[in-house]
Order: sequence, then structure tokens, then C-alpha cells
Amino acid sequence: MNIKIVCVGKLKEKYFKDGIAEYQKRLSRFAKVEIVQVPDEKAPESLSPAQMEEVKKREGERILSKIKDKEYVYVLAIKGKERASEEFAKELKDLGTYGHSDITFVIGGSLGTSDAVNKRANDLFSFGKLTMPHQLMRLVLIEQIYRAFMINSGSPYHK
Ligand SMILES: C[S@@+](CC[C@H](N)C(=O)[O-])C[C@H]1O[C@@H](n2cnc3c(N)ncnc32)[C@H](O)[C@@H]1O
Repeated sequence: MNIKIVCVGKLKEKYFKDGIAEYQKRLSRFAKVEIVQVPDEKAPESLSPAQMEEVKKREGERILSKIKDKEYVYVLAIKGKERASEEFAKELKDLGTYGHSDITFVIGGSLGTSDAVNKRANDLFSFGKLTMPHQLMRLVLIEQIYRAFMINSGSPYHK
């Protein structure tokens, strides 16, 4: 399975980089995991609603340019569908069984994802109602992907 995580902006903190690298290494026996970072739109702190939409639109265009038609796309969104880790694991297994070998996850920038990105999603995936910083979300997501593979392999990692 080929897993791609498309995200906005460069990771700055070493502790995030180290955590993500650790799970990427652990996942390498199950899947090829690629992390694609698109540039964030430089903008002042205070923006009008129209300017915010414009930032999301521009970042969205960069995100969409990294996604091919054949990819099954989960867009991470607070208002998406929540599921348990076991349900997510089964979904990933089923996607593989039914011929989806290219799975892409999208994490929006600090303002979230554009309508165009949300429309491209095969699934809007919520990790709960809490708003997480997009950089932390990368680490949480990759751990959950690893957990899903461990569940599917019957490992005691998932208790
Ligand atoms: C800082 S959040 C954006 C907040 C923005 N107000 C919104 O509602 O989308 C940045 C990105 O992290 C991801 N994210 C943050 N918290 C999340 C959650 N609880 N579930 C799913 N994705 C989340 C989403 O991809 C989001 O676009």
C-alpha cells in the first residue's frame, strides 16, 4: 500500500520531526509512506473572512496539485466522520482488498481546508471535536495509521 500525507507548511519543531520519523520507520514494513509538504500562504495574523477563504483556496490548489485521480483521499476535518481505531483499521484493510493501493491523507493549514479540497475527499475524517494544531495532527495521524496496521496484524501494540 502507498500512503501519502499531504500537509501545509514545514515542520519546525525537532520533537515533531523525530516522532514522525519514528512512525514512518515503523510503518516501512507495511507500506510506503510519503509526506508531502506544500508551502503555506504567508498572511498577516488578522484577516477578513474573504482573505481567509483566499488563503485556504491558494493552499488548497497546492494540495490538490499533489493528488492523482486514482488516489483514495481522506481529508482530516473536525466536522468529518469520527471512527474508532478498530474501524479505521478495517477500512484500510478493506480499501486494500478492493484495489485501492494509493491512500492519501490531507491535513489543512492553520485555517483549515478549502471547499475544493473537501469536495475531492472520498471521506472527511474527524479525530474528534478538539482543534489540534496542524503540525501535531501529523504525528497523531501517523501514529493512528501505524496503530491500524498493528491491529490488522494482530499485534498486542493495540490494547
Ligand atoms: C488548526 S486546524 C484548522 C482549524 C480550522 N478552524 C478548521 O475548522 O478546520 C488545521 C488542520 O488540522 C486538522 N485537524 C485539526 N484538528 C482536527 C480534528 N480534531 N480532526 C480532524 N482533523 C483535525 C485539519 O486537517 C485542519 O484543517
